[in-house]
Amino acid sequence: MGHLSVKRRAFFVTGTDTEVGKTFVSEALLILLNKKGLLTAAYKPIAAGCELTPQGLRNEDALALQKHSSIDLSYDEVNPIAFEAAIAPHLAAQKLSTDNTAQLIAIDTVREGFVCLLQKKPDVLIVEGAGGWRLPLGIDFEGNPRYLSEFVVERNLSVILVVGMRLGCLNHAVLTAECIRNDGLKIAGWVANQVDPNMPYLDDNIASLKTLLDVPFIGSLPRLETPADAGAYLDLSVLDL
Ligand SMILES: Nc1ncnc2c1ncn2[C@@H]1O[C@H](COP(=O)(O)OP(=O)(O)OP(=O)(O)O)[C@@H](O)[C@H]1O
Ligand SMILES: C[C@H](N)[C@H](N)CCCCCC(=O)O
Ligand SMILES: [Mg+2]
Repeated sequence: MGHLSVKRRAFFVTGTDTEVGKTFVSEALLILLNKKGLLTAAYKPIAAGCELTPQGLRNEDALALQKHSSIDLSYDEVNPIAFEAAIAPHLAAQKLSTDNTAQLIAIDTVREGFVCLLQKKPDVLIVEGAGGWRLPLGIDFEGNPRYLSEFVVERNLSVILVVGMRLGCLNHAVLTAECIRNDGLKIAGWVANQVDPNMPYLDDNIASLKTLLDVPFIGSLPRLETPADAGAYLDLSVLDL
């Protein structure tokens, strides 16, 4: 399908931490966008925590994103860099190297996979990071730390920030937003995702974040059965599609 009126957009979904709902929100966005008849694709360039199957390493985030991409994508197209261990990816890479020396995750592979997905011309491409904004790729040959965020900056992606609502999230959210802005990027919107089902003063925390972040608010997700139930809570109009 694809509508001529739609600008092709790529969003990078980051979070205040690991396990805050980046995949849950990415799935919810894909489901909503698909319902609007948009062509979608999804990308999880780096995944740590995979099952070894006869087909190769498989990560559950990447499988979920693959399932919700309306464009038919192979697993490797969705997730080109996969590690079995559920640890920081650059450490997983390091553990794999025979001499255990520092190993840099290839940002070129991240770049190439992204270009390959753009060539499929999705209306919207959802890219899920790993961990939080400053996910390390390792140390380069000159001794400099490298980060996944460099790729996001290079491509000038619109960032969606998922805040895992629990005590401590105000600091994490403000620091993350400050860092993204200092990197020169715009935050297209943020989602308050309830990771602590019993967070005291949830609404007050969300109200505080609206002021502190000063970023378009996409919505607040309570604990839900599945991402397919998230539609009523998310306002995509803030994303300028
Ligand atoms: N609003 C929600 N309602 C119910 N379950 C949720 C919600 N948000 C997240 N979850 C569940 O919490 C867990 C962590 O969420 P998710 O996997 O999306 O986090 P993540 O930020 O993508 O983590 P990672 O850094 O490993 O990629 C998952 O089991 C997910 O299904
Ligand atoms: C294994 C986990 N679920 C994620 N895929 C990777 C999280 C990396 C976090 C790195 C860090 O910031 O400490
Ligand atoms: Mg995830």
